[in-house]
Order: sequence, then structure tokens, then C-alpha cells
Amino acid sequence: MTAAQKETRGFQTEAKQLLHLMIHSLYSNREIFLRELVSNASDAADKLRFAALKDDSLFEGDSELKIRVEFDKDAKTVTISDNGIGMSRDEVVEHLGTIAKSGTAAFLQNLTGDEKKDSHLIGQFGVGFYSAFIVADKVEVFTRRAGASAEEGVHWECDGEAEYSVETVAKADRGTSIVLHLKDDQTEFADGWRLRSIVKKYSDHISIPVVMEKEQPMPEEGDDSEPPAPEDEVINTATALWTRSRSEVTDEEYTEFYKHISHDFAEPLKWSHNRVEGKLDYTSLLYLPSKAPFDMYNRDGSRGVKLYVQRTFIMDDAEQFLPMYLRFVKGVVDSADLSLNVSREILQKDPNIDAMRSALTKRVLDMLEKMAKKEPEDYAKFWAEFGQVLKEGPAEDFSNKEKIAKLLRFATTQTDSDAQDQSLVDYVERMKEGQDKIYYVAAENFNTAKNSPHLEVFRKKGIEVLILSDRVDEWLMGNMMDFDSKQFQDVAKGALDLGDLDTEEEKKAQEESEKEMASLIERAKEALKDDVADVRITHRLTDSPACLAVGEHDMGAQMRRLMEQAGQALPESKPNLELNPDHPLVKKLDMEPDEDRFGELIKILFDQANLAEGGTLADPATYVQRLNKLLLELSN
Ligand SMILES: Nc1ncnc2c1ncn2[C@@H]1O[C@H](COP(=O)(O)OP(=O)(O)OP(=O)(O)O)[C@@H](O)[C@H]1O
Repeated sequence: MTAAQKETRGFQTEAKQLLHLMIHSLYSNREIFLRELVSNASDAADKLRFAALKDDSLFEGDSELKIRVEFDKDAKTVTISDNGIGMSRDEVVEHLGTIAKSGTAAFLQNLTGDEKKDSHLIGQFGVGFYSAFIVADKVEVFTRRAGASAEEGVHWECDGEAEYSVETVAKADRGTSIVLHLKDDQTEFADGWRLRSIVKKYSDHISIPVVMEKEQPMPEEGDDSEPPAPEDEVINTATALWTRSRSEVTDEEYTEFYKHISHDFAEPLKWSHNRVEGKLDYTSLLYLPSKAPFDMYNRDGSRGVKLYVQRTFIMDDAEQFLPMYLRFVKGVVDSADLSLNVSREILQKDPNIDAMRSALTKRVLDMLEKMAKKEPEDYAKFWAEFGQVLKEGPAEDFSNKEKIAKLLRFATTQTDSDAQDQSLVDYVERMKEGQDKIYYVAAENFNTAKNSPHLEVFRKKGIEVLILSDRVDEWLMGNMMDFDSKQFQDVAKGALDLGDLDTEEEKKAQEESEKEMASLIERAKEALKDDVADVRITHRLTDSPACLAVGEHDMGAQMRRLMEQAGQALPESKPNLELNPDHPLVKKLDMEPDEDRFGELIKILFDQANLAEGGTLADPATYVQRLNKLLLELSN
């Protein structure tokens, strides 16, 4: 088959579902199709300008980049054309033949069937080009890659069903034209005023001109003179938005610009627009999105900062300008100092980039700090979406550890709710007299952590404990060490030492019960010698008979579980069993004369302590047998 032949191809199976969903969920906001297509055209112009830095023959003698919007009322079409980079046949197939990107299947599973909620999700997913099908029942693309010969044009056509066709055609001018054949009930878009107002509304900030033919006044009746020759007019402001001064840009313009650069349908939560002059000269416009993208936890996914040098687009995903834990930030950095030939490799080595990265990082952290203080409701929204990513910060960015720590939010025993809304500053303010540590409990989920037996004494004494149940939490704590000079302490690690929080009487009573229980401890050690490192009396329990504690310097139980799940081989480590001397079961155990029966009972307590903290039993069947034996005795 020669390339010129028309070829019909099918979309992947998910594509039809996605298209259908998109058309329905975005129907109430149909006009955004134009924003998406103008946005793509502007990106294509940026890409050509960048490629032409190395090879200006790509301009083919025409370096005046622009976007044209046309319509034909009779043919019921709207056409968006650009003289940007264009696409080769392979690129057309690659970019327009794959609606579904990686992660689509997972994305589709998240859909609820509730259109309102789903429309939000589809926005996060990014529909771009395919939004054309909201208003069109057939879309044609004519395109030619800059630098390719006039015979290497491509014609793509699709009626929004399961298939599309591609064919090689002649195209004299480079760039892309997209022809929308409007659905019968969407012909309102084949109208000059309507199209003008949509471009003004959504795409005013596009930095290259968007042109349309001037509307001609209707000829007066009886006027037979020749109509004037068609004339073009530019309908957008056509200056890069970030180069304008803050006072000149409206919130609506900032919002639309965000949607253009981020491909997000939702509004941004906050932004910060700054011009820096001095040793380094650059402008930054950074946005915090209001919703996390569907692939946020993919650390290899794309990042949000676009680099421009003196208003010329250089690259997307300029990861050098912000650390990984701020990968959700979107925006633009425009440098006046960098060379237009800058590459990722050069950026990595340039010490000026490090300075910019620190300044931009600080800018984002300051924006968050301000929001946390002044708009706590917005901050709560931010935290719900991006808190888990921010928790990666202290490990990655040592120099800003304290600043990030102030931005963290936790669930704590103060509220006992799973909402992560308490700051470390609040915690420290509420610390009891004599308390010198910040206590936390970590488990696989909120309820296991909240109901951990380790919390009993803390609840009794009214000492607040952070309740950690996100996967990243153990990692976070491992890197935090302290806050405001107060150490973090896992309540399940080491022997409990509440220091000044215990009264003299309590300490005395504890010593006494330890003496009284000495023989019980010896017997338990013997019975459990293969399973535990030590058995001891504890005062951290009020309601439970027993709990497990790992050594002070050992890995926390939750961290161990996570590492094991990740397939890491870990050296074996045995926990300590702690017994509550005041619990009736423990007292009864102490009186048990039969050593075999003692052994059975203490093993049940040991297994239960493991279960209570969310652990799994090495030999669950034996545990069940032991328990059943006990139950039988009860019913006798
Ligand atoms: N006018 C155009 N000129 C050149 N290439 C284009 C044009 N329109 C689309 N493309 C190519 O098709 C790709 C897919 O476009 P589409 O709008 O679906 O997604 P996107 O812009 O990459 O991102 P998103 O899906 O988040 O909007 C683009 O990345 C680009 O490579």
C-alpha cells in the first residue's frame, strides 16, 4: 500500500466510550471547543518558532504566525487554521488516532455515571482536540508538517464513531486546518459575532494574532455597487499575558490563560505573577490547580512549568524549575538571560537555574502559607487534593523543611475525625505542660490508627496524638525528626516514657506492679521465646490487655508492612509484647497454674495484639484453633 492511499483505522476500544462521555458531559459548555482548538493552534505556532531557531528555512518565507477562524453558514462549517508546525502522516495517526492515553482504563473505572461529577473528571483527563465532536458530527483535518514538500499533506477525517481515515494529499501551505461540520442543532456557531465573542472570552491571551474576516455591513436595498474586498482583523489582544503588568490583567484572563497552558477545565485555585529584575531577569506566572490530575501519583508524569526565553516558547515540562513535590504547580517561566538554544542538559548544569528554582520554590511555598493563613477554606481544598504530594517535601527539600512542616495538616486525636486539618503549630500550642515530644500513631488506615491500643494512655491523660494513615506518612516522619525543636515520637516504638507527664505516684505504682508481675513476665518470655524480643509490663494500656511495640531504633510496624508489600527483603525483627498489669485477663493469666494452658493463652494475646494494630498473623489457622478451644470451654 502506498502512503497516499486512503487508510481507515479504528480507535482503541475505550475511545468511543470516552468520546460519548465527553460529548455529553461537556454539552452545557459547548463553546469551549473553540478554546481547545485555538489553544492547540497556538501551541503549534510555539513549536514552529522553537524549531525555526535552529533551522529558519522551516518558516518557508512566512514567519508571521497566526491563527485564522472562518465559517460558512451555507456549508455549516467552522474552520480553524494555523501556519504552525503542522503534522506528518505518522504524527496525525499518533496524535489524533489515540484518544485514549496511558491510564485511560483506570480513568474510566473512576467514572461514577453521575454526569456532573464525571464532567469534572473528563476535564482533568483533558479532551483537547476531541472537544470538536461536541458541536461537529464530522471533523476533517488538513495538515502539512513545516519543511515537508507540498505533496506530503495529510487529510484526516472522522465522524466521531469508531473509525477514522487518513490519506496523503497535496497541501501548498504548511500548518493545520481543522474543518468542523456542525451538527444540525449547532449551526449557531457558524456566525461571525458568536465566534468573535468566544475567541475574545477564552483566547484573548493567546500571544499570536487570531484573525477573522471583518464583518461587512449589509448592503442597503437598491445598492448595486461592488461589495468591498474582504479585510482581515485581529480579534485578540495578542500579547503574551505574563508580559503584561498585574494590574492590567483581570482574574478572568488569568483563569483562561491557566486553562490554556494546563489543559485543565477547572478554574485554578490561586496564582502568583511576578517579575524579577536584578542579577537574574525573569517573569513567572505560577498556578495552583483546584483539582489533582488523574495521573498525579505518577512521578514520571509530565510536570507543569513551560519555559519561554524572551517570549519564545522553549519547552514544556521544564522540571528543573521546581522540585518534584511541587509537581502539581502549572505555569510559565520566561527568562531574559537564557540563550534561545538552551536545552534540558544545559539547564541541569546552569547554577543560575538553581537560584531560580530556589526562588520559585519559595514563591510557591509563600503562596501556600498565605493561603493557609488568610483563606483556610481554600487551603483545606488544596490540602485534600495535593497534601499527600506536599508530604514528600521534607525528604526532598531539606532547606525548606521547616517551611513545609508548617504547611502540613494532620488528623489528630484532638478531633478524632479523619479530616486532615490540624497543623503542627496548633499541636505545639496545645501541648501539655511537661510534654516535650510530638506523638504520632501510624497504621494502614484511619480507623486502625485511631483505635490503636497504643493510644489508650494518651487518651486517658488528654495528650494529643497525630493519626497517620497515608502511605507516605512513615516516610515523612522518617525525614522530619523534629518540629520547633520537639522530636517526633511513634507511640508504638520503644518502651513508653512519658517523662514529666507521669506523676510521682504513677511512677511508683508502675514500679510496684512490675515487681508483682515478675514471674508472669518470665513465664511469658519462655512461652513466646520464638516470637518476641522481650515481654514487659506497660502502662500505656487502659482497656486492652496487650500490645506490640517495636524497638526504639527499629523500623515502625507500618513502614515494615509497606516495604514488604513493595517486595523489599527485610531483616527479621521481633516485636516486644507489652502486657497491661491492670487488665483482668492478664491478672487471670498470672494465676494460671497449668503451663501448657498458660502458653496457649499468652499466644492468643500475642496474636490479638498483632491484629489490633493492623498486622497479619503468620499462622492464622492455629490462632483460630486456639480461640475455638477457648470458646468451647466457655460453653461447657
Ligand atoms: N493545530 C495543530 N497543529 C499541530 N499539531 C496539533 C494541532 N492540534 C493538535 N495537534 C497535535 O495533536 C496532539 C493532541 O492534541 P490534543 O488537543 O488532543 O491533546 P493535547 O493538546 O496534547 O493535550 P490535552 O489532551 O491535555 O488537551 C497535540 O499534542 C499535538 O501534537
